[in-house]
Amino acid sequence: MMIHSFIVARLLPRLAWTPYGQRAATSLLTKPFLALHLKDETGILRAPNLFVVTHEKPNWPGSEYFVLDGKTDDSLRSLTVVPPLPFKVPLYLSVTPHICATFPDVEDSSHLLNDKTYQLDDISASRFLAALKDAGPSIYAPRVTGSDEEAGPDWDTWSGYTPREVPGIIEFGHQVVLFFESLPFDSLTSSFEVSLFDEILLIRQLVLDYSYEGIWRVISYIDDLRRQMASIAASGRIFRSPSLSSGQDGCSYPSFDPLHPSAVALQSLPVIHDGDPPGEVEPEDELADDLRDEEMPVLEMHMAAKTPAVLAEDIRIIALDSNVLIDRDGPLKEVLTSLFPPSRFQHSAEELLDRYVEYETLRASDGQLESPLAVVRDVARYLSIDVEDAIINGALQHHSRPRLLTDAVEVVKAIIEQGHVPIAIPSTAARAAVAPIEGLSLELFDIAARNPPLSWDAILSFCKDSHQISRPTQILVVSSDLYRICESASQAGFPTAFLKVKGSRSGHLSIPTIAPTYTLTQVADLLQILHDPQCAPPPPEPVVDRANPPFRVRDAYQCTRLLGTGSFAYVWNAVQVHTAASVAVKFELIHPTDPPTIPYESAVYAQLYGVQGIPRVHWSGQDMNANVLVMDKLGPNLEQMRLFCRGRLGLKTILMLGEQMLATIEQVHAKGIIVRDIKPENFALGFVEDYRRLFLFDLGLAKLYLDRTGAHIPFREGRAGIGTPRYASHNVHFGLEPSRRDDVEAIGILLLFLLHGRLPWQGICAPDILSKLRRIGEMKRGKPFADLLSQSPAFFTPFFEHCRALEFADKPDYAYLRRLLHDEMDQNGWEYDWQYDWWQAGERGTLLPEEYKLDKRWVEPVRRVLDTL
Ligand SMILES: Nc1ncnc2c1ncn2[C@@H]1O[C@H](COP(=O)(O)OP(=O)(O)OP(=O)(O)O)[C@@H](O)[C@H]1O
Repeated sequence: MMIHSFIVARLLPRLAWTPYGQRAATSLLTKPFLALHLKDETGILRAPNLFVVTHEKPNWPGSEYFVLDGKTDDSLRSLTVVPPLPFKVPLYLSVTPHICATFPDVEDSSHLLNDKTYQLDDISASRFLAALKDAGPSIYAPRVTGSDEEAGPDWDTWSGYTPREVPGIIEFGHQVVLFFESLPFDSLTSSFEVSLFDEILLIRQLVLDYSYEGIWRVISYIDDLRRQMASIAASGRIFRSPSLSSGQDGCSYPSFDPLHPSAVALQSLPVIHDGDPPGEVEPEDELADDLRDEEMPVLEMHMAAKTPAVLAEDIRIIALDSNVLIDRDGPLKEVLTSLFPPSRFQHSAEELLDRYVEYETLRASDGQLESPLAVVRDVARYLSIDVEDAIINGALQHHSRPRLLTDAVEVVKAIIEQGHVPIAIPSTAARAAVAPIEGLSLELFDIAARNPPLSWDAILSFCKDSHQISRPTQILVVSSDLYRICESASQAGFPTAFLKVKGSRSGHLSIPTIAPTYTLTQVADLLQILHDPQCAPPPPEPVVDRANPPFRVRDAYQCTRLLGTGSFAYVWNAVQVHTAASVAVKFELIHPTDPPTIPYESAVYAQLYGVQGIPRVHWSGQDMNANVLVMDKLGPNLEQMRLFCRGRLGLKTILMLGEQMLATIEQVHAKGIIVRDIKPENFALGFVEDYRRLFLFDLGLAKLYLDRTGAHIPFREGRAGIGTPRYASHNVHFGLEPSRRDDVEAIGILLLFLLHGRLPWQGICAPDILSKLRRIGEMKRGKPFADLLSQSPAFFTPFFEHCRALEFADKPDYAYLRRLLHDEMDQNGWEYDWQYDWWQAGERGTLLPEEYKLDKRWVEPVRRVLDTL
């Protein structure tokens, strides 16, 4: 029996077991089992040929089993194994008719396991045994040397297969957990009962289909997107329709201006990892990455405190946030849409307003007073649109006159009628609009000029002096701004009423850090509460996860969960609390000795501002002892997408992605920057509106290749490799300074990887890292690469010929490279329709719960068996 590969796994319970997983877990819990993939004579791996080997005698209904080298039980067919396995206890190799059903012409499973055809060879047998003997589960990985040599015993054991690369297995410390589908498989359980063994088969398929942690991310991304699409479409926002390159739509590329402030800023910073001495190059060892991650200090950040709800029993004063009385958003939208008409800039009024609110909050948290001109300037910068101040001022004067909301006067009147004193929380924007409301106290406008503008102490002392109250609980603060007004008022001990106005964005968020005393859906409800404060029960106290407390950056970005960790940084999922926009916040603790990387990366992003396919930075700077970068949130990366699509992407998807990569890299190069770390993990899909676009991120290794005069950096040799060896160009392996040609070659290698799911130099062994890197370089220059090209679509050959013919300072012919990909699309009769593999259910594509279709090979036999019962 020739073992192709095997997996030893220990099934452990997870928190989110499905009923499906639970059943398997209770049966197999803590019993390691070993699954063999068998090769048949043709050498083709038949995926369904999975056999489970255990120490335990199988007693699953309908299962057949063989005893491996067992002499104990004559009634069982013993499988002769050559050479005999030197273990004492019998091992049972289980087979069920269901497996055989995948070979329609074979009735009996024993045909699959006749002793003539299947034997364990020496190496397999010893590995098999070693793996079973090993108390902790282990994973077999073939050793390939990358040359003709035999791998030596002390060679670097880095195989290129990491636990994460073996489907379904994720390592936690010394144990291995098999991740199962954690989505509810209602359809599966309702349609037929499955035996435990069937479950194992199904689990195997699930493992193949989903497995990794990253796959959860893809599933939730697609799920999220589908849910959000409807609400976005309804909100009037626009799904940005991507275009391939500015070259195609007639605009010119942004070009390198060495005197541009962002270029000057980047030039002034030392380049990170530039020609590090040999030996410091990081291998592509994910395990090592994991270990490094574990050593990272914990990010300790201040969290927004949870506030106690305050019962308003003796409220005397109603403090109204002016946004409850005036329509500020309407006029602002008019200003913004007149400056940036959606027909020209593809931004909806909603989106423009979100940007305005975001920049206003950032400015306020910087202690800068509201200045609509400055805020609109920020919005224009974000959109990469040049607008003169005079034009902005003109638009502001023309449109931005705040108007009273229709029921504002009635609300104030009713408050007065009920014997309360209404005051308006100061806001310069409200000054003119609320002035005409009779009976509304306006004295508080004076404190608007203070910095910070809103001071709850000042409001309290004002009310104490002029209205003889003694406690904050006598003042009810009413606002439609949950986070800026209600939250801070609650924290200061004031009872609050949050008015969830229709369409309010932040009102959709429920971040458990605040406790407004009341939540109202219309102003009229406020009158009811004022009449009888007990009529509306206060909401339950928010539950905050103390082990993983949420925290807020710049009063604006609420971090909710960790998205990922890199070598230097933590990346958190965050929402802009006033606009509900999704962002990613990257943190790096400020360390007394380690050089910071985020300021450098921010400078790179600043230089690439406005480049299509590069995420936009919302804010960067320092907060809470960390360097912080707030940027567009992205979806899953290409590696996750590849795994989601079962290890490989189809040619059409690859061509579409390739064209985008080339379009982006062309623009990045045009801004004077080379990326130097092209890899699937650094390309991610856009989030929500940009879900079809591919983005390049993690630019910590990027560098300016043009100097202050616009001249190309000099050619150098003997440089330490930089980037990721799997995708680096052949030159980088031999110490040549990278330039534009190396970025485009790396894109080619990445496309080959996505197409084949594996590259020949993965998993090779060598005595040490440096010789391994050299060997990979030789493989990239030699026959293995030529063989790879011969098994790949023909356009790859001229693609690499072009990249490799370029001199160091040459500009690649991006249009030519794109045309190669485009012609391949044409030859296959494909349209560039942005329909990637992962959107299509089927052979490769998404298998979301409702779409989950079991492979016929699994379902049919089970159905047939059930039919005969
Ligand atoms: N804008 C983003 N949106 C969503 N997730 C992100 C974003 N940026 C980073 N991430 C997640 O955080 C992880 C780490 O980020 P990143 O790669 O930028 O950090 P790094 O320390 O520079 O990592 P590396 O070691 O790869 O250089 C990424 O793998 C990705 O999962």
